Amino acid sequence: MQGLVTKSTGSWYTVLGDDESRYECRIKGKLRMKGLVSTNPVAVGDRVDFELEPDQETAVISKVHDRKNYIIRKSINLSKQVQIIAANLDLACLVVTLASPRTSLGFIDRFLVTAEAYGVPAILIFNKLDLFSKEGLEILDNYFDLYQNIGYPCYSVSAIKGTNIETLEIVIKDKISLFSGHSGVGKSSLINRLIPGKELRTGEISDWSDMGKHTTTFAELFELPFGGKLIDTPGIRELGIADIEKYELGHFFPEMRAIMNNCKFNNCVHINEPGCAVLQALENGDIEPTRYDSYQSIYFNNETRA
Ligand SMILES: Nc1nc2c(ncn2[C@@H]2O[C@H](COP(=O)(O)OP(=O)(O)OP(=O)(O)O)[C@@H](O)[C@H]2O)c(=O)[nH]1
Ligand SMILES: [Zn+2]
Repeated sequence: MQGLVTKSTGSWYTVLGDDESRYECRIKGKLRMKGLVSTNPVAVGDRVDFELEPDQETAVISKVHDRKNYIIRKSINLSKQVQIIAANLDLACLVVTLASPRTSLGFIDRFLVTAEAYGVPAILIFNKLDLFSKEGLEILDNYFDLYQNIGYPCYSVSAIKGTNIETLEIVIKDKISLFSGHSGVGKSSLINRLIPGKELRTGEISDWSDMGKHTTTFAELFELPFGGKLIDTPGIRELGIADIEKYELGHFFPEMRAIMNNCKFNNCVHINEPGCAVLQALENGDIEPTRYDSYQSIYFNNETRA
């Protein structure tokens, strides 16, 4: 039978079979994976083939279908190995707030760059709309302009009041969507809204070092009652790491990608080269300074890391 992996806890996987039943599955022997050294051969979001064991209660995964994309993070102890957090995403949703806590533009841009590098379309969801003052709403307008002009759809919602939830439902309907966001932005509250009865634990904003609150680091896939799936990644705030080479970073800023063919040098990295179309666009106001700041920040961070 075929199915979709909804949960992984190390050696056991929960698979939603195409018969709509759930199966607890294991892996036997070696599953062949193309070109990726990962600590987990099977990830949430994977489509798999599996066969029931003689006990008719558990099953064995015999094949993982090719992934259209996946997000990874470095394994904690084996630095060369990676952990696949989730696979086959249709959408990466970043839950953002402008207050309590404020999500920085740098964080948003890093998320978007990573999503581009993984080849996953991204959207921004501004939560806690009910808290926005008049000034806050103006900032929100600016952010909408900034990101929608580049091509990232933006939505504003209130998980607490239930505002604009239907709009969001239409966007994520029938897709596999990953939800990310800083602690305290209301990710769990929003998921509880989208999946009534789910009752994920929500709480007061916790200290990042408060490990007890984030014991689960395994992603989990939930079915949306109106169609589609939602992947929650408790304890994982960022979109993992994509290995981005400096020279290709500009490709992951769509507004730079659109014009960089006009740079004088074809190996231009848009830092200080003469005849750089990106720097020219920045000067003309066609590229937002905050976006270019993020570009530089990622560019130079990568240098110190390498
Ligand atoms: N005013 C307001 N508060 C909200 C809204 N959504 C969530 N909150 C509050 O923000 C706090 C954090 O919400 P959670 O849903 O626990 O946030 P989270 O992003 O899941 O945080 P972690 O569980 O720490 O990852 C809680 O006190 C919520 O009640 C909203 O739309 N408006
Ligand atoms: Zn350039």
